[in-house]
Amino acid sequence: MKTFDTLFAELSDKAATRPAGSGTVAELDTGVHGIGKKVVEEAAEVWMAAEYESDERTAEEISQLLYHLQVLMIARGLTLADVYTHL
Ligand SMILES: N=c1c2ncn([C@@H]3O[C@H](COP(=O)(O)OP(=O)(O)OP(=O)(O)O)[C@@H](O)[C@H]3O)c2ncn1[C@@H]1O[C@H](COP(=O)(O)O)[C@@H](O)[C@H]1O
Repeated sequence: MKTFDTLFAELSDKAATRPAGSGTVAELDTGVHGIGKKVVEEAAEVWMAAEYESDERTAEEISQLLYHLQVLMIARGLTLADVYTHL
């Protein structure tokens, strides 16, 4: 199963190698402003799912929020260690 750390490694590799057809590369190209909007959008979807939808839908929305947070971290040049130090 994919974990937070293995997804981050995969996305970091995509950012470095920029393969054709990668949604991550396309999102990175929208910059911090565009990625930030996705983070806010997904956070709202997490909230709505948690209030009104199933556990499975809520988990799915949370996974999407984690994905967009990772894209934002990569756009800003942050590492997992930079974040984990604050946990
Ligand atoms: N885990 C994710 C992931 N979670 C969310 N998303 C993106 O975030 C969007 C969120 O879905 P929504 O339904 O909320 O958004 P939407 O409004 O329908 O879609 P948009 O019109 O906003 O794109 C999805 O359409 C994906 O573009 C993800 N995109 C990629 N990954 C993983 O990231 C890795 C790299 O992906 P690529 O860069 O595309 O190769 C792979 O392992 C993927 O599984």
